[in-house]
Amino acid sequence: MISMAPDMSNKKSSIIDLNNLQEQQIALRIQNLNLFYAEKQALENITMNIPKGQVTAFIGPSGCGKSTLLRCINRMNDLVDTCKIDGQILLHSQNIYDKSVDVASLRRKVGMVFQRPNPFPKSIYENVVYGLRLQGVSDRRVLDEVVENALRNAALWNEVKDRLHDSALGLSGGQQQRLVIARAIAIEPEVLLLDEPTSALDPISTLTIEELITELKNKYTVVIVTHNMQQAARVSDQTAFMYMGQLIEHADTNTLFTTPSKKKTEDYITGRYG
Ligand SMILES: Nc1ncnc2c1ncn2[C@@H]1O[C@H](COP(=O)(O)OP(=O)(O)OP(=O)(O)O)[C@@H](O)[C@H]1O
Repeated sequence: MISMAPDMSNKKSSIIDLNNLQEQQIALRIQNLNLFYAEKQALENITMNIPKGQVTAFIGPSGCGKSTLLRCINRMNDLVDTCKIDGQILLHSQNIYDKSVDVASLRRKVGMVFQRPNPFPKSIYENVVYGLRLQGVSDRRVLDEVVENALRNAALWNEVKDRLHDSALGLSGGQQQRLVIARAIAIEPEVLLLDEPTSALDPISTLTIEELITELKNKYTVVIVTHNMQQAARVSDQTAFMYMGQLIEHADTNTLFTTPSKKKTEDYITGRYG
């Protein structure tokens, strides 16, 4: 129906009914979430369930609150002094904003990958095992196994298996981003947050990461912020469209891009504003 919207004709995805999810299908429940940066409200009463084992994309115009919402899921906004949050995000029925929650342990369950690859100035091997070393794991066989598995799962093993002890900084941008994904999955999180993970990459590396995201959902719940509607259409099962701090529409990706129920969504995906 809509010429500028992504072509969804080849999209295969398992349709689930977001309004009737069973408890075991839900990874995260976001409930009445409001967020302020000082006086400015950046998120308004966001309520949504993020389904388990699926890729959910947050889309919307610049400044609508996509990254802010993503960062709420592993409490990265705690680092912003002016930031105030009310409402809840439930992971296994526990509000991650409860005083009793240990933020370091939350971040082990909810890993994050940023826009620019940020490997540590260490070897490829030491980057992958970084989180495990922090947990006190030192058995070489265990670490070797984790390195191989994480790099295989991040689709990087074949390219680096003969230079695991070389500096990670010698890798290309696309390889560095896959290394950072390997580092995130080495500690076996449940949820992986990706904040525009390909925006600093060339088209080939972007394609590799997109294929990887599709693989990752077999093991993890993935939430991705993207500026690129075509990318959301390619990689995600569910899409949430945000506008000026509000969640306008959250639906399976096919439906959102072909028969959106809200006028604002339709205007956005047809390129009337952006
Ligand atoms: N640390 C901060 N302090 C104050 N205001 C902030 C901060 N971070 C974001 N904002 C504001 O909150 C609003 C939402 O920003 P956010 O980065 O979440 O949007 P976005 O949809 O991810 O945008 P973009 O697509 O441009 O990255 C914007 O008005 C932004 O200026």
